[in-house]
Amino acid sequence: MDTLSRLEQTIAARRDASPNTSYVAKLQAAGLPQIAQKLGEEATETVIAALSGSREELTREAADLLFHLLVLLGAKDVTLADVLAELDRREGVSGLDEKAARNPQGIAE
Ligand SMILES: N=c1c2ncn([C@@H]3O[C@H](COP(=O)(O)OP(=O)(O)OP(=O)(O)O)[C@@H](O)[C@H]3O)c2ncn1[C@@H]1O[C@H](COP(=O)(O)O)[C@@H](O)[C@H]1O
Repeated sequence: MDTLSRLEQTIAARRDASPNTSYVAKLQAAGLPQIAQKLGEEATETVIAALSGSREELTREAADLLFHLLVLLGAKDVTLADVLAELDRREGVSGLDEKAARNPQGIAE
């Protein structure tokens, strides 16, 4: 099993643990808005690391971001397999072509 799949299982197993002994359980107990806010913070920290941090800092922030994304997805009952299936569905479709099909007149969004 790959790392993200193992992490998804670990998060699912920890969700109902005690918030005193589990960070995942602490986030879950805090509720969806708090989980979403944390994900937003981690996204911002990743952007800052990309723009002004070292390669190592970006790697750490990206790991935090992926971890918190999995916590959020789990809290919403969306699985990693769901997300990967969506990416598979998009495979080979250029983002530019997809956008043009959505907006054939090229109207600025
Ligand atoms: N991969 C992670 C992981 N990555 C990051 N984090 C935590 O995410 C938090 C990141 O928040 P910040 O960087 O903002 O640090 P902070 O200021 O301490 O956080 P806050 O107090 O603001 O919430 C830190 O507490 C990190 O330790 C993680 N916590 C847990 N995991 C995985 O989840 C598993 C279960 O963890 P528990 O639920 O704690 O048992 C672990 O075995 C790991 O595999």
